[in-house]
Amino acid sequence: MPSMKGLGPISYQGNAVPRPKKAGEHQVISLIVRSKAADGNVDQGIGLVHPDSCSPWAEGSPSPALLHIAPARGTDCILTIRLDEGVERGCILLDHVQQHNLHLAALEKYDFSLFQPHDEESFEANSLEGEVRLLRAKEAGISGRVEIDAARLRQALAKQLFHRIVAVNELVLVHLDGLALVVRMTEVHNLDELARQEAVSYHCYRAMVTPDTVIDLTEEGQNHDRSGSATSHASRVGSKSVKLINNPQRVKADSRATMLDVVTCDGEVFPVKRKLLRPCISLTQAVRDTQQASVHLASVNTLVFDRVLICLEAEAAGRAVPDFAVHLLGDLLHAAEDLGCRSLQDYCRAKLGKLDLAIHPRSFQEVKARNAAGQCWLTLDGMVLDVTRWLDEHPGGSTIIPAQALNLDCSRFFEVYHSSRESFLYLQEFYIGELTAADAAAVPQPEEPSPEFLAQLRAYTTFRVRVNEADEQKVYKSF
Ligand code: HEM
Repeated sequence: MPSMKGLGPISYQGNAVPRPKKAGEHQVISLIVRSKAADGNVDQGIGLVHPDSCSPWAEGSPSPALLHIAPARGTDCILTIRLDEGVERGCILLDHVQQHNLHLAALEKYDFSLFQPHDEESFEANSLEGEVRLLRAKEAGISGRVEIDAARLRQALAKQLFHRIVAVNELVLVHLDGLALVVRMTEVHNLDELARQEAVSYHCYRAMVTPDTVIDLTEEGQNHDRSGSATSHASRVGSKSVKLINNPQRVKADSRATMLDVVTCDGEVFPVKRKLLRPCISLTQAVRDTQQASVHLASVNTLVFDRVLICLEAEAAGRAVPDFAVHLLGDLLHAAEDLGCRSLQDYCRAKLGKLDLAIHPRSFQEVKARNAAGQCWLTLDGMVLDVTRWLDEHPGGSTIIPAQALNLDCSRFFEVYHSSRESFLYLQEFYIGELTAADAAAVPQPEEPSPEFLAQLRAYTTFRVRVNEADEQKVYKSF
């Protein structure tokens, strides 16, 4: 499985190639946009610039013939340019589709800089998905649907896009058999489908096309975007201009197994990786039940859930949670409480100066007292776990734990009842401290767990805190 490190707005996973720093890479150059005449597929989608106008970029580049540049602001699309002595100095020739993609107007002057992917960014496109329509069908006097050979269109696209960086929603104009076709990129992936499903957090919105990039095509209006809704204009008006033939569709994995639609209280739907939601213990059943397609949040709205997701993704990727402004933390804390996400609660409380450290040494006497008072505290190999609020979500049911596992060391139960090691993944959420050494030794243990289980448990629970003698004294005093 690829490394999970460094996940950002683009997935930085995979086979990133370290890049040498290039001269002139931060150099901003102002160029006037001029419209390029349509010229069939020759240089389609490629900008032209006089070599003298961009010499600082070309000097440092390993292949100055084709450069990737980006307007200083306002677009995800990256422009590929070729140096051409025929272009007026200080100008850049762009076709209309490029001007549209880059939000640039002819005769205006814009700042451009050489595009640099992040050092750790895997930039090769594994696959692209695009929806096809006919350009200006009415003007061309074409009514009804035109049959297009998808295999040949894929070939033409692969050739035209080779070594270009394409972005989601970018339009690509392709000429085929005298027809002008527009392909809108609906998905761009730098990981294969399996790796995407494995990844807890994955976003990719642009990547470079290579000879290995798989291109899938659909007729406009057939395609569904990531949220599951058809978005194109044609789908709304119900018109289709092309019929793709010779276009076998790849069978896609059922995303229900990996994704859960989270519906916020204001009705927004967030398709979220089930794995990412695992720390939200109030959602355990919904997350584990792959037949359940959606879960509704009664009191978390879109804006707050958006922040929750940012935090969950940061946590999953081992990155620091962003520094949210203090006025946002109250809502975030309520959401974290509703979702049962302990790490996020701790984060908010720490920021609000309210951190009441839940994790500290515990006596067995306290465990028994809590259980007598109706709570559900477990002891597992010396750890104390508070599962009170989670009982209804426990996949093994809400009754077995209070009936069998209280006031004893439940290691053996834990071992025999859990066939997988999935249960380990939840432990940190419930962990509230360690029994003192003396108490741990004195806890009744109906049956000993196997040494293999204990070794696995201890290897997994690296979050455990050590209790020293001074702490042990505190336990008895404080309780
Ligand atoms: C913090 C404590 C616990 C956690 C996090 C936990 C978690 C889980 C999970 C994730 C499953 C479903 C997956 C699997 O089989 O591994 C499960 C199933 C189950 N758990 Fe637990 N569990 C805990 C404590 C216990 C205890 C103490 C008992 C028994 C006294 C128990 C009894 C069961 C049973 C009977 C099942 C159903 C097994 C099956 O259907 O094959 N669990 N638990």
